[in-house]
Amino acid sequence: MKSPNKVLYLGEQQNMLEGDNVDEQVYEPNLDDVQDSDNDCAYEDHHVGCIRSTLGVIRCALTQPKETDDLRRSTIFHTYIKCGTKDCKVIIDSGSCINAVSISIVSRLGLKPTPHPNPYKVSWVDTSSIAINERCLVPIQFLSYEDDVWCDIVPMDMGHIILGCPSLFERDMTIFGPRDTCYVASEGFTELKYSGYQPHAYSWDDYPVLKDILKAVHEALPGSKFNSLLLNRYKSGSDYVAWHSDDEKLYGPTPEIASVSFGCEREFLLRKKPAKTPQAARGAEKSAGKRPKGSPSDQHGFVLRHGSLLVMRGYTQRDWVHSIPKRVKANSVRINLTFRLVPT
Ligand SMILES: O=C(O)CCC(=O)C(=O)O
Ligand SMILES: [Fe+2]
Repeated sequence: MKSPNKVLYLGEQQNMLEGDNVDEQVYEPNLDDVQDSDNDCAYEDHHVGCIRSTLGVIRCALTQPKETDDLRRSTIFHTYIKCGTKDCKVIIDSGSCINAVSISIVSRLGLKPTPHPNPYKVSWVDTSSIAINERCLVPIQFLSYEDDVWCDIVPMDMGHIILGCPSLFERDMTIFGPRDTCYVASEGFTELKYSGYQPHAYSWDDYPVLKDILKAVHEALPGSKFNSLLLNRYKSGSDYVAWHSDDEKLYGPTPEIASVSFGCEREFLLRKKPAKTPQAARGAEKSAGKRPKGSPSDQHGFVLRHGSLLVMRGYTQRDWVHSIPKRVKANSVRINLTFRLVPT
């Protein structure tokens, strides 16, 4: 195999290119880290069988699913997030094109409705329709990730959700995202766990071609040492990887990750993680004289072409999240190999 044709380094010392705007994506929480909370009993939602949390931000429970070859939706699941100080239940729906929040959550969380810039109507099962005239900014927090999301305010109860939601037809729900993955590791370093999931570890000896690519990567990056590999196969533009950072403890605080891409070119997006507290964020901006949260320097996009090598190192995983968003125009398979080192 020839050496990769392009190397892109992401790390503390490196200048990063200005990129495209960052698209919102589906977040994959590490379910192990989602804390149970029983301080929210007043908001019990018996209909969804949730004992401690309430039904919160709903993505597109009422719109029609997009047309795909497969009638089933590939990612629809529920999880928990923090909205302000409350734990809320959310439904994440990959086929959704709006973010919505129920009227009752808006009043329970004391959120401020504002007129919708583009009011619209959602048809209901009979000939009537529901007018969507207002929206509000919902503060959300998944683990260390915080954001404010504009959500359309929708009168939503269980009837709306069950009748509007395609999950009844699902057979194959997954929280790991719609792409195929495979983990390869040297003997003794097989204990990878991510998003609450422990993949089977294959041996390098089972895949001589992967050993050859590893050799080429070691040659392209003198001094680097990798002993494990996560392979992703994106079958089409609807396969993606959601915003995440590869900050699993087993890789250490400043992991070096070499990412080789083959096949269909796809965009790789990077977004700076928000500072832990608003005070810290303000302090950091002031002291560093930097642009405020959400500024273009906090977002970057790169096109990963066939044969490209991207290297993330330093505090990239601690300070940034990355994703491969869905792209309708990406109409062929892409294989991505991320080589990592599990220190001994
Ligand atoms: O497919 C890519 O380029 C990124 C994959 C990735 O971020 C991962 O496997 O952690
Ligand atoms: Fe990653």
